Amino acid sequence: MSSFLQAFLDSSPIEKGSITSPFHNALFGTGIGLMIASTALRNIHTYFSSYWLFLTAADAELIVASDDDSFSFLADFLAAHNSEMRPNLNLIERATVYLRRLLTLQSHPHILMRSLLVKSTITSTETEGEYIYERNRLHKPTLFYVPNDGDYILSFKDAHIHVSIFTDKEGRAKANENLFEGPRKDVITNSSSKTTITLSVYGHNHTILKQVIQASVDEFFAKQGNKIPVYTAAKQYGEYSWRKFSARSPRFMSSIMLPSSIKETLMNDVKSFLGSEEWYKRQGIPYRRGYMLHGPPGTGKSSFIFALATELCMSISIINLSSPGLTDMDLTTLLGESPKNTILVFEDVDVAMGRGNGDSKKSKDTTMKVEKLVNDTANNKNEIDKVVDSDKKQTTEEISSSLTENSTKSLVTLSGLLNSLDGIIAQEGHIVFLTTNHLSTLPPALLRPGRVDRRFLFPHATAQVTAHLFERFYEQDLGKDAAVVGAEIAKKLKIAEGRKFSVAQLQGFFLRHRDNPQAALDQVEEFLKEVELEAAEETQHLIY
Ligand SMILES: Nc1ncnc2c1ncn2[C@@H]1O[C@H](COP(=O)(O)OP(=O)(O)OP(=O)(O)O)[C@@H](O)[C@H]1O
Repeated sequence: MSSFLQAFLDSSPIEKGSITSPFHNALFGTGIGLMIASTALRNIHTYFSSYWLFLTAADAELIVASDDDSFSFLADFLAAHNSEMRPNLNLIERATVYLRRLLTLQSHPHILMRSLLVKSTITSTETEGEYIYERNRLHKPTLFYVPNDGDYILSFKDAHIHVSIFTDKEGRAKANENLFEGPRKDVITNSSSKTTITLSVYGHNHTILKQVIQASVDEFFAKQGNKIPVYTAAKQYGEYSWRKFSARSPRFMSSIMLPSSIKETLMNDVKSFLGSEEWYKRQGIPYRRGYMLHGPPGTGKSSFIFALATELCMSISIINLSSPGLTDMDLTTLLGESPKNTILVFEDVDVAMGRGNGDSKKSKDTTMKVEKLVNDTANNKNEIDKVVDSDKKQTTEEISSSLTENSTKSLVTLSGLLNSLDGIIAQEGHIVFLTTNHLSTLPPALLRPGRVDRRFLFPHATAQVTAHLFERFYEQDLGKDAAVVGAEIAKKLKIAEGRKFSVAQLQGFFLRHRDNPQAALDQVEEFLKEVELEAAEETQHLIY
């Protein structure tokens, strides 16, 4: 029995012999002794393996920098497992903690103070085609608690792994300034383009460290399920880089309403491209394919790309060419570093090319307005002149304010975009989609084969597509009759007589009467008037 226990018993108020003290039992005493010894040994082992030896002999180290894809997996993993992490304290700090434990009789490990950063993030909306961070809307934020910068010990599979998180403070300050700029998944990911996480362990073997990384990847994909990762080009620390924006629910091709001449042809073209790497190599042709999807808003261009990514198990990487301050150099870097197995999407190219082409967006709008007025014989020359004059005035104003606008406008030029699409810079094996609502305003150089190999017009809904859409909406209510009523509604909408609706418009109308197909049928006239009114308002807006 330890002398400490003996002394304790000697001073015990219990009179020797009056009661047989359990401490006089040799077996009991040995048990207590063993317990104390094993606790002490465990603490010594933890201490040496997790702290001291790291300073002297830790030689298996693994560094994950924030510009690597695995960084966000590991950051998520540490955030999820923060309760299995404790600070890596030095001898004095550790002694203080144990003393506090002893005095307060608390044995709960949480007495070891852990520093956590609270990260509230606002996730993207699930609306199709909306990639814009909706900072003005009220969304319930998701809360994450992530380990702050510092040194920690992570308990993983009976091993004590030293985790060191370091962020460039200057970088973080800048990131915090821009906290509400752009889409953000979680802050450790977003504010961390200058962060490194170093994992180290005593010994010469990296196996356990690699297992941590593997576990973080596995956990990430298990959580994500079959969702489609969406990356966007976002500005951090003054530079553009890829940020994972969201993981979207899969969208199935069957939900895309398009004439099969477009849907099947486009899908088969992409699939055939993906299976012809060898052929491209043999022919000496750069292995990439560009598609231009054009057509009125709300006709399914973005939805199709999502469905394609679902079908091919690929991610989507979106570059908005109108992003503030985006330069040709940024574009080059982004394309060089784009995520693997991804579909690259350049959205609304016409908007960005309005400037790089030496032509202003407003002038392009003016061209369209004038075309519209010329086509409409009811408009006279005065009205056309008014539009042209107003454009001239706007263009002068634009020039005078162009200097200050440089930081808020994209600076990508046509030649920058062309270079990035050409073989010299663009990565091999890419599928590139460009989308626009105004094909005719795009420079021909952008559309030449090699940059854009196939163009597809996404049209307004045909009568058949309208009937099919109706059928999908109401087949549960109407059963087989849904197809018949669908055809009737297409007739009432006068599609065959030239009335034009985007699928998005029709979808909105049917959604209003989601539970009542009869109401949809009855309200067709109102819907027609509404669409007419909207079109008239839009024309007014264009003219003035
Ligand atoms: N052809 C379609 N098939 C199925 N849904 C469609 C189709 N077209 C539009 N939608 C629906 O309309 C909404 C907008 O569609 P989407 O964003 O794909 O259109 P878009 O052509 O990319 O529009 P924009 O040119 O304005 O970017 C989505 O909710 C989508 O589900």
